[in-house]
Amino acid sequence: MEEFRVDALPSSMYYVPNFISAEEEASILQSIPANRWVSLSHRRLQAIPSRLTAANTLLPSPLPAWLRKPVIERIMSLIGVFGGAPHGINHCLINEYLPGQGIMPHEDGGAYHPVVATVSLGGSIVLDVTEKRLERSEELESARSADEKLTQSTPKSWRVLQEPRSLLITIGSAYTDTLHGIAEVTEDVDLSEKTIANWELLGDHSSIVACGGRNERTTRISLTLRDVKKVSSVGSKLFGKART
Ligand SMILES: O=C(O)CCC(=O)C(=O)O
Ligand SMILES: [Fe+2]
Repeated sequence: MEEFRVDALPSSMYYVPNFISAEEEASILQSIPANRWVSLSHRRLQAIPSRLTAANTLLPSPLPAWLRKPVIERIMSLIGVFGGAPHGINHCLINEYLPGQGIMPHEDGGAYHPVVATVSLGGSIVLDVTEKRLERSEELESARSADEKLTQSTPKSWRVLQEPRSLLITIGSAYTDTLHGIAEVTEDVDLSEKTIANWELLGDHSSIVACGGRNERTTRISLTLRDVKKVSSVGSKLFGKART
């Protein structure tokens, strides 16, 4: 996995281009249920097997074969990635973004084990990753020098280009200490070696360079695969799995 690490970011993000083939991508796109989308004002989404309850609990159910093979099996075979996750991958959020759509900067929070695997399908998109502003007590704040305050005032940020068929893994402080979001634009501009954190790892720089550093957005669908920490035992009994 080390060859796929995005060095520019706080540890750790890994970017694997061409994680799935074009045939596998087409097959997954065909398998996504057409009648389960929930429309939000800026995108639509669906959750497999279901959305979490109000208490962030999963009613467990086996994931469908089209998600298990090849995507989940292949991710689980990456040494160490989901090794510490109590349930492995038990949940998949599917987000669809049309050109001009995005997602506000946010963190995924405590409902999930702090490892996220994102598979991108369809179009390319830039993920903006921003250092979280750490909350400081007033006492600590007043003890800091003017210089320190100045350097701390601008949170660091990075741009990660997610190509179709790629896998992005977010772990550790990249999960806990940053926010991620996608701008609501119809094209991503100023894409270059200087501005894109995973430039060296991209599967295809040449088409971006040929377009003058621009990526015109087309429909992108992402699979966000995670381990929901709280699993309902009622559901577990139903499916005959003694997991907590
Ligand atoms: O679509 C993506 O890559 C990001 C989705 C996301 O951040 C989320 O659903 O929490
Ligand atoms: Fe997220």
